[in-house]
Amino acid sequence: MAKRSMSLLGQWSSRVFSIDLDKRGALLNFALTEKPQQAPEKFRNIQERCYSVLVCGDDRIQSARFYFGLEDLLRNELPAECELLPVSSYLPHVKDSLIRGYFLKDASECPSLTRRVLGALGLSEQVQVCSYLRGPDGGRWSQQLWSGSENQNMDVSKTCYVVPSEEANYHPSVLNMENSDVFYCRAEACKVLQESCDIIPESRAVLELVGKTDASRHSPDFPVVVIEGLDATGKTTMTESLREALGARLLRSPPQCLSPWRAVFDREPPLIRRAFYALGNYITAEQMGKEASQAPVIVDRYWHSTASYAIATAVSGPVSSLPPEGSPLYRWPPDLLQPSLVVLLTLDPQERKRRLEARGQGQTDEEQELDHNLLFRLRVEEAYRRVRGPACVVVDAGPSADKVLQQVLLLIKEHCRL
Ligand SMILES: Nc1nc2c(ncn2[C@H]2C[C@H](O)[C@@H](COP(=O)(O)OP(=O)(O)OP(=O)(O)O)O2)c(=O)[nH]1
Ligand SMILES: Nc1ncnc2c1ncn2[C@@H]1O[C@H](COP(=O)(O)OP(=O)(O)O)[C@@H](O)[C@H]1O
Repeated sequence: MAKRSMSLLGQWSSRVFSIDLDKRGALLNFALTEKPQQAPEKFRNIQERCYSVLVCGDDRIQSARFYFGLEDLLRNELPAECELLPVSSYLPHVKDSLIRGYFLKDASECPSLTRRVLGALGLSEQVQVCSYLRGPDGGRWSQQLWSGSENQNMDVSKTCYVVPSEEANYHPSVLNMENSDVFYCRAEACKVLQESCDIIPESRAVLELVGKTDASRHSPDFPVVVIEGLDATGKTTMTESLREALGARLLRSPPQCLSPWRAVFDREPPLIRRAFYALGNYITAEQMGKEASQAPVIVDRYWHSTASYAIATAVSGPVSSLPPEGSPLYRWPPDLLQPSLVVLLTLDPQERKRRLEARGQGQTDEEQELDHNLLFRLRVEEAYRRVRGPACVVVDAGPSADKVLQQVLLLIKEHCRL
């Protein structure tokens, strides 16, 4: 048996499973036991022929990329009638214990095709396949761990029984966020790109640029003001007006020098993409330190964007799925230069949509997601407000550009003695 399954087997019956029933955070949680027991009431209305495909390889880069492409792979290979639901499996309160995959409900006319596809998948070092069987009295549900063979009779290496699990007071993704979705030091973000150099050659170029920066944090002589906000809230307009009004230097994160590779990393799974954006902040921080020795500095997006989009993407469902206010996951990286002031521009969604259309530029996938996924937008906006060290000061960007500018200039005068 491969090392990966052995480690998984060892902890298998202590794991909790969360199926996202509507892909909007309605989690069906269950636990496992080795003693035959009645299944949770909610679980019983799930019909026969259910499976889970979990990604649990030892190489986090390979696993992140495999999981990132798994839904498309399953949709291409499995009968169309197979319903796919995101599933997480974790050890309660154990950091980095989360493994992700998909729960399948096979309502097709060709169950043997499903089994064949899953049997082949199960041979991969990246994957653990399980099947679920209803007991003779319908009340019991067992979960079988496939041992990684194409044997359609599910050569099973372990059977456990599905039982109710305590309702976790956190979203499973919170367990794996630290230095996987959000990076709290430069070295951890660099590690991810170092591990991905073989499959993403552009990582080397990014690491070289980061390597040239001075890791020490100079406290800037002049104020550094960051402008944050969703797309089309008026950041570009504001930052350019502030540059003129204050004779300031204008920077952005990710910095211009990373532009050639941004599209490459935007196509990667969160682990790699967020490490890229985190390193962009460190390069921008170096530029801030230099420029702020000569003049005030204005920055278009920085740590708040990186942390908020990462946290809001990692969880599903309503704002309550976010890590709670005050969680250490909202802290500022101790090795990242802190600005004097962070202004968060907020805007009525309809007005933002109007401005987006008026501007006529394309939207990033993330911004498209923000548009049609209200829950995601609400999570991003709330995460912005929860980030600490410094916290952002919220400004309504609804009034005219000049009025909003005057308000921000007043804030800068108050906060930065400018
Ligand atoms: N700048 C930045 N953007 C991030 C980060 N994480 C995710 N994103 C997403 C947020 C948006 O969907 C998109 C915005 O990227 P940019 O600000 O570079 O593009 P653009 O200037 O066109 O957007 P904007 O008009 O300023 O909202 O990237 C991050 O760490 N930094
Ligand atoms: N206060 C404002 N009132 C009305 N329109 C605005 C205001 N600020 C910016 N705009 C317009 O809204 C659009 C988006 O502004 P922009 O500065 O590009 O936002 P962002 O950089 O946040 O995406 C642009 O067409 C801009 O001219």
